[in-house]
Amino acid sequence: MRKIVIAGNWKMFKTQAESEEFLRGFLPELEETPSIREVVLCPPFTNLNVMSKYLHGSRVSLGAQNVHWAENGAYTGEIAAPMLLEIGVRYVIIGHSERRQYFGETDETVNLRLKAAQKYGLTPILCVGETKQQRDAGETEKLISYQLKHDLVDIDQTKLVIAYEPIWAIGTGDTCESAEANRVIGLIRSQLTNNKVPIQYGGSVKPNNIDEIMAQSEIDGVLVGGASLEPDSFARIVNYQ
Ligand SMILES: O=C[C@H](O)COP(=O)(O)O
Repeated sequence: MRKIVIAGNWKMFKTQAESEEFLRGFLPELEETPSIREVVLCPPFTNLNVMSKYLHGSRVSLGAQNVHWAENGAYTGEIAAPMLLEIGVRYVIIGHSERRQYFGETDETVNLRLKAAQKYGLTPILCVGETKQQRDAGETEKLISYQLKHDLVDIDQTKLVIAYEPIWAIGTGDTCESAEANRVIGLIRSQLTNNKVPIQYGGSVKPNNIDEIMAQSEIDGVLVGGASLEPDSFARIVNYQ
């Protein structure tokens, strides 16, 4: 049986005070959540420390939204893996399409970040997915194969989560049909050497579509943006039927 990983990516939202307010509402909602479901919150870097203290002893794991490949150094604006580990971070999102699109992330730098995360014991959540243009041109499979081939060079597939996030479905309300997400995720799995890698779907996941998404055989969890910002909404997602 593969692990289920449900992660909230808060992107550039929430101050520390807002994070604590979220947790006050969210944590009590997890009392009945099956233990097989790994729940992860990925806030901005500034909130990690305070949230780590708040979450101590709880069943929620912390994730960061990026990590640099060097142990330390003159890299203004970057964060190194040992800094994340020290404050209790266990997961890190790598290669999110917003990093690739706005901040010059390439498959080469994604690979370096994945290696650094694994070297220090962080579990990476590698994001892959196509644009609308690539989908319309029938290039989805080719693009995803290219990303996997280059991103996963020398990566240990026993300590990895992958998120399939069609870019056209992110923040648009235009969710990928669950059967289609299942098909692409099956294709991703067929290209891995370890068939136990949890593969998530991401892109406009909401309380009203989570049950259908999680009923798909290949989908092992979700990476949630907007709907992870409110305690009730994210709790409904974590507690899917
Ligand atoms: O990392 C999360 C994804 O980008 C999905 O964002 P969304 O749920 O707001 O569409």
